Amino acid sequence: MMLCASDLTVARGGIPVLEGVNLTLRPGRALVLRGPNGIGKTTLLRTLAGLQPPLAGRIEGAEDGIAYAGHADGIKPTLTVTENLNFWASVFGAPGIALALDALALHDLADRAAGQLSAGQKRRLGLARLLVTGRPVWMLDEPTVSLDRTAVAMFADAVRAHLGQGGSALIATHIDLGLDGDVLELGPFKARPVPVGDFDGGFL
Ligand SMILES: Nc1ncnc2c1ncn2[C@@H]1O[C@H](COP(=O)(O)OP(=O)(O)OP(=O)(O)O)[C@@H](O)[C@H]1O
Repeated sequence: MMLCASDLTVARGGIPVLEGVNLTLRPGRALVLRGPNGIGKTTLLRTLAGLQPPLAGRIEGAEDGIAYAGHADGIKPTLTVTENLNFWASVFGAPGIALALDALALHDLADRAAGQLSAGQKRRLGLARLLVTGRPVWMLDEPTVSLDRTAVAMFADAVRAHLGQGGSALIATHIDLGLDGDVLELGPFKARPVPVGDFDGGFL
């Protein structure tokens, strides 16, 4: 499944933060979003995932094929790890959760209430959710926050396997995950000069 964005302007709080964004996400490939804090990576991901409308431009493809993992893990704290994954599996119609438990090494935590997990363990559970969505396009906002080195490697392996099955991943991250793919460096929003009309020009 291919996702294309053309001449996209995205806004936060009504204020444009990025304009003229063009990108293509192809099956089997990752696209890494880079840029300094506050440049608009989260805003762009949220717009591409359909969580907010663009100010201008076009987004084509992937509508129902996107699994989004943002800063919030989307975990239900009173349910166990297994119950959380089973819940998502039932929502997305996945056949089971064994692969997801394996991929993020959650077996030993399977019966633990999610609210009692550490930050990194919660993040692993949140990422395991991607595997039970069955969705081809993963959109991930700083997915490795709180993960230790081993967990980062596990996560990178899970993304690689997803790409190997023809999936794709758009990832805002500051670290090198060693994935096959491209990098999109986001630059600062450049305000377009307001045209000076004859009337205004008289005062300049
Ligand atoms: N709720 C909000 N209301 C208004 N402006 C916001 C809001 N949240 C963020 N912003 C602003 O929107 C801009 C883009 O923020 P965004 O979160 O998309 O950046 P980012 O590149 O993901 O940053 P980071 O690397 O720090 O996560 C920033 O200037 C930020 O201050």
